[in-house]
Amino acid sequence: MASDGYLPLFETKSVKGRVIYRPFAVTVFVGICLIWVYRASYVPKRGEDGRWVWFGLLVAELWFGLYWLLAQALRWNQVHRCTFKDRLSQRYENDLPSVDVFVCTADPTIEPPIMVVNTVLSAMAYNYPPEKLSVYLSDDAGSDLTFYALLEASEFAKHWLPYCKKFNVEPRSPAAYFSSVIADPHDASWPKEFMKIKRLYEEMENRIKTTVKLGRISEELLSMHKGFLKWDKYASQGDHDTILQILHDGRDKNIKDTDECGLPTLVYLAREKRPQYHHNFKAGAMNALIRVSSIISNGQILLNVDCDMYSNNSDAIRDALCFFMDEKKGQEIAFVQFPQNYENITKNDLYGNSMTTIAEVEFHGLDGYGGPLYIGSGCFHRRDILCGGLFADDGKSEWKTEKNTKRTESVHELEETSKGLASSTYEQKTQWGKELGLKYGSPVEDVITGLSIQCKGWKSMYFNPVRKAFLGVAPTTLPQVLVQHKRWSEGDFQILFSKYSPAWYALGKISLGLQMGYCRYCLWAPNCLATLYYSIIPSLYLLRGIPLFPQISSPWFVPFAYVVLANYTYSLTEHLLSGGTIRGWWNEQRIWLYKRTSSYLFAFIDTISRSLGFSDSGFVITAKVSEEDVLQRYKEEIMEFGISTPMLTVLASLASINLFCFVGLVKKVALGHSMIYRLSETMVLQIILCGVLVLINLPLYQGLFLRKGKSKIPSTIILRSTAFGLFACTCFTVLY
Ligand SMILES: O=c1ccn([C@@H]2O[C@H](COP(=O)(O)OP(=O)(O)O[C@H]3O[C@H](CO)[C@@H](O)[C@H](O)[C@H]3O)[C@@H](O)[C@H]2O)c(=O)[nH]1
Ligand SMILES: [Mn+2]
Repeated sequence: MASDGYLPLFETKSVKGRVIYRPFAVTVFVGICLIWVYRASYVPKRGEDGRWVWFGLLVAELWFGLYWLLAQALRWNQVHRCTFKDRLSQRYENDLPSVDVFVCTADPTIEPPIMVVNTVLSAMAYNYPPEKLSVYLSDDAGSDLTFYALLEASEFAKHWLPYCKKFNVEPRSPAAYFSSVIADPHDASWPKEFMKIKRLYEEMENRIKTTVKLGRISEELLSMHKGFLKWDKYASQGDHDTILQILHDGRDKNIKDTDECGLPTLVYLAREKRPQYHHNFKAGAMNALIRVSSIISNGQILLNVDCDMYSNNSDAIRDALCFFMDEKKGQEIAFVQFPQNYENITKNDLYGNSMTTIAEVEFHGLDGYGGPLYIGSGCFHRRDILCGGLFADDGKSEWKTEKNTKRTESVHELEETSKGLASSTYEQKTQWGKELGLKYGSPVEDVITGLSIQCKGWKSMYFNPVRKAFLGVAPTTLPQVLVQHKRWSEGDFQILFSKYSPAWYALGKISLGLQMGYCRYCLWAPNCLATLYYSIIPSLYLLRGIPLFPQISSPWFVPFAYVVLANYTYSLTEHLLSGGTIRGWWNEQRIWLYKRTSSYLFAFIDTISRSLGFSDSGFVITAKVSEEDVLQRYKEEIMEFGISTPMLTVLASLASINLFCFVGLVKKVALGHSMIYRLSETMVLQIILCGVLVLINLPLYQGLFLRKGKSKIPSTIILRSTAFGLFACTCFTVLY
């Protein structure tokens, strides 16, 4: 308790480990400096082997060192938050602000309607007064199948919400709940209701799945709901009028669940799409939602979730409010970001999908310097700020006085009034996408929007509760993971050159630590260069027998060994402390290498060619369903390759080069025993580097040479990459 008797709604604790971490980081930095010194002072003389690559190594090591420095900002000052929801209820239970939840979907095949409505249902079932809660589904596909599913869900909600309340159910996505719960047959009271609600759900699920399989709405259904009439003029996904339907009107006292309680407002929105107007992907959808909802419910707090990210904790709204409504600190907080967690993570997380270090360490570090990035799903915003509100130190937000002035129009009138706000021409000559709402032009609309808000002086909060607040679906194949990371790294890299660059625009506007943190992510893409260099050149030189690192008896060997050992020991510890496994850590190292040498490389190339005007970046939606056999391999943690992509070609080629270099080395050793001694004396670091690269690539070699079936690497890639590897190695040894 503070001295004035004030009890805060949330509390901040510094992470204890910092007393150990900080001196440790200093020693690593000394090691890095020594490496730089070594590189700069032992450049081979003119005419000596390896002079030019030496300069390359110097640049790569400078890059890695500086990039490492940026990572320190993410670890130096970590904080954890906890909330006091009981205090919130005591003080504000009758004055809670209204909350609008936005669920975004964009493709009924990649994002099945049954999954989407499960997310919607989980949001409707938040432990929050229904008259203050509204859920909007934005459907960028404008699909009548998704609409139909929502219609079904709106009826099912009348049973589901009271059930959740009565039994205090978690999670409140019915699909997740039914797959997690084991009914207790000894408890006479609840199995009956459980069986009943389960049956209702399964019937709904069946109807939705049947309709989706059919691919169209049957005549019978068409005649059942007038809403389908709105599809009469629908031409295609990219060419249709706004379709806006209020399925539950929160003001309507006649809409009640089976317990006679009111239901949250529920709205379906497919904004207008026309081929001649750019729709700006998710950012465009969000902005349409912000405007439309301002007429219908005008919630003061906005929550956005992706359609796969169901609510796993029905108290999350209240958690977020503890930040916004804290009397002392609340008024400077613009958004509260929760981590993005996934339901389908396997034990050793083959593709590093959970991004453990980012979620469990780095975002806590950002939080210590003014707040995490806005990363889309799982983020609560204050509406006024997203709509251009200015920061003022004394600007106390008066939650109580901002009571929603209830509108009096009929549902139909309300639909008609707000419909225009979602038209494809509405934003012309307005500030939407620039000063208002989410920013356009970036594949990571969220990050750039969050940064611009922080630059105005607002703070953000990272809240990472033990019970995960949101769970989504992580990609299950290597190509999908690589594409997703290409979008992210490309988007982040573009931000570096945008008007809101964290490197210069943000200077003096946000703290230095936060600036460095942003730069760490914005520089993902160019990381490919140094990494590619390091994973090719030393191996090729190993094949030639030219040492590029200090030999084992040299004192300069020590800083190299120390930095490598210290960094990897630390990262393993960090991973284990964050709940990972040793194999999980190893997998993370592999995916880290793959992302850097493929996703980031293509992101880098595309960003450059985009800035020269050659291409435009898009938004490839991440798949959220997989075929049965793919899923099975995912569960068994067998790497899935399958399709032929340029990124996979690059990875396979790199793996081939390293394999051939390693084989070459083994051959040399086998031929002459004296070699062993010489090599181990002069080239230990190169041998280790090449050996580790081969080890980490084992699943790739399996995919290349051993696996059969459609999950292996396609044969065109096998041919191309081995030919390329052989060619590179031969050229290098013969011609050089
Ligand atoms: O034109 C579009 C494209 C996408 N989406 C929706 O955007 C969400 C995110 O798309 P997804 O393919 O799942 O991308 P992820 O990489 O998983 O998403 C992360 O990264 C995005 C930025 O790249 C953020 O917007 C997301 O919130 C964040 O979860 C999904 O709900 C989509 O339906 C749209 O509404 N309209
Ligand atoms: Mn997603």
